[in-house]
Amino acid sequence: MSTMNEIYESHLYPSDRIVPVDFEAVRTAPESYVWPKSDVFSSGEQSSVPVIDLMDPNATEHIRQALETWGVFQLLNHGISSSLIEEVENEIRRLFALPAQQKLKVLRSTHGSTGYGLPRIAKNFSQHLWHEGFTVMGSPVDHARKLWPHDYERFCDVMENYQKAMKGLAERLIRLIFLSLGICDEEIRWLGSSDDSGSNNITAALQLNSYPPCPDPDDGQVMGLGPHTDTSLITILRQGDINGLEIFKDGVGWILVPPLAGAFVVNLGDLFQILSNARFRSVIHRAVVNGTRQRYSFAYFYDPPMDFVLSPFCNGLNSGQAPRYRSMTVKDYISVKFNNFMTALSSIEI
Ligand SMILES: C=C1C[C@]23C[C@@]1(O)CC[C@H]2[C@@]12CCC[C@@](C)(C(=O)O1)[C@H]2[C@@H]3C(=O)O
Ligand SMILES: O=C(O)CCC(=O)C(=O)O
Ligand SMILES: [Fe+2]
Repeated sequence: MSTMNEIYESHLYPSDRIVPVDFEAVRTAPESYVWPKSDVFSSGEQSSVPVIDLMDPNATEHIRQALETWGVFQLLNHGISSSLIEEVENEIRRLFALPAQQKLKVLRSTHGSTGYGLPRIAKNFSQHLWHEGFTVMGSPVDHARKLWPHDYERFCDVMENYQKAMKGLAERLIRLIFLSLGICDEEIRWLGSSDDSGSNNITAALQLNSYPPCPDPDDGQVMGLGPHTDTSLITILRQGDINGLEIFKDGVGWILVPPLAGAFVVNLGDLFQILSNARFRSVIHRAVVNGTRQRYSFAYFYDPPMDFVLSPFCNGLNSGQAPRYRSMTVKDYISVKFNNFMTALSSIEI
């Protein structure tokens, strides 16, 4: 059984795209951080992504419709306690407030998947990203001990509790989406098969994102996280109360996803696009930075087991349709994505 860590270990990541800028020393964005105006243009579109109440008796149908038209929705009444979310927010602030030298002690390695650093997509853009992140898979204890030798347990407990809660919510949503499409329980036996008590079986990641204020983003020409799709099956994102997340809608352009108190932003990733034979799309999104306030967000990415063979579900979903993607394991798709980034899905089309 392959693990997520092993897959990332086999892909050497360029060392010059891991270390974030020293935000204590560099207060205005250097030229290498400035994106062309045409790339950052926002549509100003007012219509916004659907908001769904999970307690609504018709929630399943609303989710299916939202995913077919938008690929993303905001979720309320999800059952995750606000105190747990606040604890995560407090730990994120504590982490990113540490001096740069301290954070660099847990820098992600060129073969690594967890720790501090720029997001993995940084290598795909010629411009730099105004961002610092920290990736957790399972227990973050080894890193937490280095950051807070005498006070690391709180961070670990909070991150582990949150991952457990997210795993439950992700599996609930996935089951509900599949069943609404007529995919039977038999075909989703793998759901819930991973076990987060042992680090060998983890197929999920928690990404903590920090976007320090960028004093000169008048034209929004500095990017926190460049345009991307998530590789995951499903992503559950919590954004604070500061604007930043935008999605790309065909025929419209970039649309803001306004922060909504208490809500999670839920989107499908590439793996769901493959399984659904492109009935559901993996939404393109990005995060822009704020001129005066530091923005935080945290995203939970849920994947099937790494050896799971992704084959489009053609019968239940799009009856009689031919598969649009060739079958491959999750780990092979992660390799394809590493080498092809935004063309990964089209490169596996039949
Ligand atoms: C499971 C994962 C998805 C992710 C790569 C990772 O191993 C952990 C970090 C995740 C993240 C977060 C920011 C955007 C993103 C594209 C990136 O560069 O790192 C995603 C990755 C992904 O979806 O491929
Ligand atoms: O910060 C955000 O709003 C977006 C984060 C994101 O897209 C990610 O972590 O993959
Ligand atoms: Fe994302």
